[in-house]
Amino acid sequence: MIGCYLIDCYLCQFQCDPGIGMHILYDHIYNGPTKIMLLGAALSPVTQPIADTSKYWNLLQVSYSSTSPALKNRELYPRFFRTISTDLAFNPARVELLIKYGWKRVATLHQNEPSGIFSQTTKKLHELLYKKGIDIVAGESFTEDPTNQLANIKEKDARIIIGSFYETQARQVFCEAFKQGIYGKRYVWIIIGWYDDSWWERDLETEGVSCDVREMRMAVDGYLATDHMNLNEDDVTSKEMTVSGLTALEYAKKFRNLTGIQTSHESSFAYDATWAIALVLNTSAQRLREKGKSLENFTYEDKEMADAFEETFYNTSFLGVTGQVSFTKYGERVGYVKIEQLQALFACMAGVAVLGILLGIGFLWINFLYRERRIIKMSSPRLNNVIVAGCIMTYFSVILFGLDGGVVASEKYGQVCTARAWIMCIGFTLAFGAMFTKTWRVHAIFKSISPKKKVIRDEHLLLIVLILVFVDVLYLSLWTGIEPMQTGYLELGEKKRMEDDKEIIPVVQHCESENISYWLGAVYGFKGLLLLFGVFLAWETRGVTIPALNDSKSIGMSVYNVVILSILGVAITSFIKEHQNATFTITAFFTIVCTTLTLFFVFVPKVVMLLSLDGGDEASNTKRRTANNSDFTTSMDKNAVNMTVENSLLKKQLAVREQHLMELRRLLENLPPESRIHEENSEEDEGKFKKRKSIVQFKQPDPSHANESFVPDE
Ligand SMILES: NCCCC(=O)O
Repeated sequence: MIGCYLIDCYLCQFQCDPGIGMHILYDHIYNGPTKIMLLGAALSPVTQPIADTSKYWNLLQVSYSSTSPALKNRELYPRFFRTISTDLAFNPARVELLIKYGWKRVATLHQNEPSGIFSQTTKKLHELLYKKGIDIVAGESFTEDPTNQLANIKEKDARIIIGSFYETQARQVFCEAFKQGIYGKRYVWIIIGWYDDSWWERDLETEGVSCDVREMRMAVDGYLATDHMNLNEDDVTSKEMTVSGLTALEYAKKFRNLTGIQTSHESSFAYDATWAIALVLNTSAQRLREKGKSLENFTYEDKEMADAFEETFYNTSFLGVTGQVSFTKYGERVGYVKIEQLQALFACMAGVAVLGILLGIGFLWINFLYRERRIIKMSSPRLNNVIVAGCIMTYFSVILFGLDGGVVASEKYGQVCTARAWIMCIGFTLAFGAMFTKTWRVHAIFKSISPKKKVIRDEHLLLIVLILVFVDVLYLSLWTGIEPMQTGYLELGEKKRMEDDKEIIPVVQHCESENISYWLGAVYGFKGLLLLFGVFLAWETRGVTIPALNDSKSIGMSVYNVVILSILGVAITSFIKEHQNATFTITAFFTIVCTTLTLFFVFVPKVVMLLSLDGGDEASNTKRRTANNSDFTTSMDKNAVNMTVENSLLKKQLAVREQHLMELRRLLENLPPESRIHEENSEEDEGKFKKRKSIVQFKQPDPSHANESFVPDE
């Protein structure tokens, strides 16, 4: 039974040759042990002759991938079942799409293939289009070369083209479409979604496709595709236990761990097919026992047992990893169809995000270029660089946010989700962590009255930021390791209905992980605390008036806009989350606005100072300015310089008194013990003096040591 699955994979290397398939079937039948059921094949051209033949040996056959409508024929294939629905299921979805966008004129193009997989699907599609009043301006088919058919479609000026062909032929079609200019914004291609990832870039040379990768990318840009849902991604049932004891997400995780790859298109259908066979055998075994038979008694002549298996199949229903599995009277699966779109919908936002990244690079460059200017030097340029790096990462996360299932393969979408979470989270910590530690230093300098002191250098602040990032990395690693993000699908809640045994459910793709609300809640909590701490520091240092040292106003404004826009963004998008474009636009817009304002608040004042008369370099000219006080035009400059001068005077006084104190101590130590009656008083005096000294010292640090400020060391 399992052997057939392996054989099927082997066959595909030889282009799924029906002849080889039949040869292997006979091999299995004529060589023991006796097979009870067949699993496979993958492609209809192999499945059909096998199903047509195996019935004579009373063998039931279950395919996990063959989607030809021809296999519905119960006279030809009475013992055939499948855990995937036919490509006919795509037709109602295609028509819905045409109606939704008001497209009234279409062309169809399909590959002539002996199994009839595409011709039968297209025939039914024409009937449906006719019923819905949609014009078929061209109905073309080709066997090998689609050049003339495409020329005809172009001549008829069809803009909506529904294509049905295998992946190899799809490359030929799109290359020819590129050459004839049947691509781009004026055309919509609606094709099949069960091709391999990045199919338009594969095997171009070996198949003799006369287009390069760039041309192929241009040709396929914006195509729409219909596909079978290969993993139960319903928000509710994907978390329910399937018949195997795993949820769909757990299955995907296990599959990934075992194989090192995301669930492939067929693997989950094959998994459910195997379970279907096991359940049918299990149920049948019980019934057979009542008749005094067992599964081991099965022979290729045992029609009665085959009938029992077949009947059990019709009555089987279970929750598999691809969703609810049950079979119609044609032996086919009642399944779901998804519609994907490959598009550059996000080009606009991504463009703005790239501009933001360039702006960040510009600020980095200014920081570097004017690193010797006082205004830059005193504002901790290295920490400012960290702020910019954080903002650049946040801009980049916007680009990742726009990468949907149309741009990256569904299977890889989970990795994009993970990358986005990491980049956004660490970017935020870098930007706000650096900003807040700077403010904390200012707070420590200006709010402390403690006598002891130590230096806080930029390195100390950078270390704190590093620790915050480390906490992020630790947390994100746990999240990624324990419950990694996956592709999730959210029902759009619009027009869900049955047609031709198929339920059409419009869905949108989103990031999903088990317990995602808890994981996200912890991230929001941590970041919220960081913002609260920032607000506290900004408030505490609001009275400090030395712009080069203090960013409290900028931080206050940054935090204010981040909090307001985040709350607004989350509130709005939670109401409209099924409107994918609006959600993306609002989230991207708010992220870009927050990041840009943060950059502006922090850097624009510095740039303005750099553009001022003295180029933000008043400290290096202090002596000259002291000599000519009338040069100072702003009160800010006067304050800064006056305090600098006062500070150096006080420092000199302090040095003299300290020397005096040491002298007194030395004298005191040389006195006989009975004379030390005044020692306590002396210490008290010293304490008062120290306190006075510290208050003076903390009033204003020496600007030349702006990045080595003093704080209390309790
Ligand atoms: N999963 C695609 C199979 C196509 C075919 O039935 O040949």
